[in-house]
Order: sequence, then structure tokens, then C-alpha cells
Amino acid sequence: MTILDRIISEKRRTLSNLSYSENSQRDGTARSLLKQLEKSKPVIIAEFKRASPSKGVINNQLQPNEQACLYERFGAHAMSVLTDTPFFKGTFTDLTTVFDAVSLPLLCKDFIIDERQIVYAKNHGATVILLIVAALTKEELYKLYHYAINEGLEVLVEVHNKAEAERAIELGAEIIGVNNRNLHTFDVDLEVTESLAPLIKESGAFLISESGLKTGEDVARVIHAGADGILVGEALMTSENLELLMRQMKKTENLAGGSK
Ligand SMILES: O=C(O)c1ccccc1NCC(=O)[C@H](O)[C@H](O)COP(=O)(O)O
Repeated sequence: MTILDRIISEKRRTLSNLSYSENSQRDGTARSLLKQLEKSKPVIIAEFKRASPSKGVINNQLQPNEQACLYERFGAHAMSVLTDTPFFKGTFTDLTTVFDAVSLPLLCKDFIIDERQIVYAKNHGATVILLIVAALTKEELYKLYHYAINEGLEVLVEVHNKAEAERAIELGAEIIGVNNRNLHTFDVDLEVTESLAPLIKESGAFLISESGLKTGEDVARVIHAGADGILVGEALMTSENLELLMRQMKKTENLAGGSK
């Protein structure tokens, strides 16, 4: 059993607590990750991540609104907020707090297996949701993807290997995230992005490299492989000089061999 299996099993257990009924006062239509991807490279998706199964507590001291304002000020193009509580110590209040603090596209980083979670995420300010191919059957992936699109949301479809990438491409996903973290061992290896990039880029989808990016050199490596953007959590949550690190990650010289 992988950590993903354990997380999904916990999600199923708590699903009945979610309701469709809550109405949102939040209009996220102007916050498009796709538009950011069309105009900037590399797109930086900065994550608010207190804890994780692989690292335990990462940083429990930061306030989501303050960190969001710093991310926006230092040039993030979008934000990701972990909303899962048991494994990541995140909450949906974090998501609404961040929505109210900044005007960036907002990814609800959760483990979605049911339409109710999509409505719930949207009502709490999400403009992008995550669908993890490894967690869904082909039918579930298709149904949830189109449900989210019909709700006016954008979807980051996450893959870990070639078979999953082929499923994301077959779905017609416009934004595909390659997660460099092995869910069995928790090891991160940027070679995962490098190996899947040609297939994903050939499909015409935007490619986001996720997990394990710590330095400007790491970013240069995945951008050189073909990534259009990156998703970074731990390195930003623990940085002692966030402004410098984000500047290094955004540097256009990182686009080794590529154009802006
Ligand atoms: O981070 C984990 O330990 C983890 C374990 C199991 C499933 C998902 C997990 N993380 C979610 C993410 O995808 C990352 O938070 C995101 O890519 C940022 O990663 P990092 O920059 O390495 O914090």
C-alpha cells in the first residue's frame, strides 16, 4: 500500500462530511493558470505546505496570508494550497485566507475522488483543482475532469510515469504535472520530468514539474527538459531568503537552451 492509497482511503472515510450546499461569494474567473502559462516561462506555482507525509512538519510558524503576500510580491504566478488536514496539516480556511490575500490563480492541492470535493474547493476559492491519475480509474478521471471544467475550473492532471502520462494525454489535459516524488519510497528524482517531458510536450499540453525543486539549478534542469512551470513547496516554506530563492528560480538564464 502506498501513501497515496492511505490518503485516498482516509478521503473516502470523510467524504460524507462534505456538502454541495455552501455558496461562494468568491469570483475566481480572472485568475487563470492557463493564461499565466501562455505568457510566462517558467511559471512558478508557490505552495503553502505546513507538513507532509515524507517530511513531517515543514514549517508550522507561517501564516497563509502573510506567506501568500510574500509569494506574490516576489513574483509567483500562481499559488498552491494544501487543504488536506490529516497528512499535510492544511485546511480549507487556508485556501479562503489566501484567496482574500492575493489575486493569483489558486490550486487546491488535495486528493479529489468525488464531485463534492470539487464544489467544496471552488466554494473556498480554488480556481484550479488537482486530479491525480494514480488515484482514479479511467472513468472517474474523465467524469471529474469534465465536471471541473464545466464548473469553470482549470485542472492540473498529475502523473508519475509513462502509462499515467498517456492517460492524461488521452483525456486531453491542457496542464499536466509530472510529480518527481516516488510514492513508494518518497525519493525525488528530476529525471522523472526529463523522461516524460518529450511525450507530454508532443501532446501540446503545458508541463509543470512538481516536487523536489530546491535551487535555480534544479529549475534550469527541468525547464531545459521542457517544463513550462514548476510547483515548489518545501524549499519556499523553509527558505531563509525567500526573495533571493524566488529570483534564482525565475531567472531567465535558467532557460538553458530555450527561448523566453
Ligand atoms: O510531499 C509529500 O510528502 C507527498 C506525499 C504523498 C503525496 C503527495 C505529497 N506531496 C504533494 C506534492 O505534490 C508536493 O507538495 C508538491 O509537489 C511540492 O513538493 P515539494 O516542493 O517537494 O515540497
